[in-house]
Amino acid sequence: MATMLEVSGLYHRYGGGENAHLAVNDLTFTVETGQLACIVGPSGCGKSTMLRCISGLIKPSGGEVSLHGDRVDGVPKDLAVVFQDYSRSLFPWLTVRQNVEFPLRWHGIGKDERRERAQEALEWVNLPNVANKYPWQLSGGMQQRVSIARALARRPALLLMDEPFASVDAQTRFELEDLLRKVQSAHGSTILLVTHDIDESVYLGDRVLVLSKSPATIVADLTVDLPAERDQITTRESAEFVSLRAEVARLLQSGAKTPAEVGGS
Ligand SMILES: Nc1ncnc2c1ncn2[C@@H]1O[C@H](COP(=O)(O)OP(=O)(O)OP(=O)(O)O)[C@@H](O)[C@H]1O
Repeated sequence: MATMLEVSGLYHRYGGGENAHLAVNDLTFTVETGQLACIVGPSGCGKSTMLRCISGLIKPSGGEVSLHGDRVDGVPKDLAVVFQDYSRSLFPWLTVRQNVEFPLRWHGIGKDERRERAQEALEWVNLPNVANKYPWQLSGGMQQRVSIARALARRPALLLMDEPFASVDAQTRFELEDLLRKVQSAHGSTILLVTHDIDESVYLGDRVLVLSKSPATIVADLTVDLPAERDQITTRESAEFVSLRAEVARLLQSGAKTPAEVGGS
């Protein structure tokens, strides 16, 4: 498998002098093409900072990020991001179709192709009949599916997802998780998804990277050896799932301590 994303020695410090705050520290990992990698870490550990550095939204204080071998320096054209808060990421005055087409227009894609790609992406997320509605006419789960369609319509080399299902109810969350795995396997998408939910990281991921508390550093990189076809009831009941979930929980608990705390305990 070819490497899609390479993160090497990444660190980022906000501010300077006495007010400096080290948010991520020496992150090194890769994501292979076609992989769905989950990153799980405690609240405030630096997950969003890491994603901002990977997406080129902020310049890291040090280290390197490469996408298919090209060093990231600014937001790459073939990278898309889905955020947690769908209500703030969709434009309420544009229809669903116009929202999905918006970034394509910005990237100079012609009208016919924009229309075709938007319709196709809406079909991928099981929303073929809402193109002319406005986001506020849809449920929260449907709005998040529109955000996912908008990202997929770009046909990104890498899709970054920042806690994408944290703002929907439990049942919708399960539906969206299954939809994401289905779309990812049908289209071979490469996805890096950040979550603070241990169960979600194991259920969704081909791999789970576990972060320490702030400043974030990687404490483990686990392969999820579950069948590709997953089911919200039987997979979550399986011995493999239960054992992996416990391992991630243990790692988060021990890795969530700073070296000073470990030494002092
Ligand atoms: N622009 C900023 N300036 C200064 N400090 C910041 C800035 N953004 C984040 N931080 C600090 O960096 C640390 C990591 O924040 P970040 O938002 O990356 O963590 P997170 O793991 O995504 O948090 P959460 O789980 O709550 O979403 C926090 O202590 C935060 O206060």
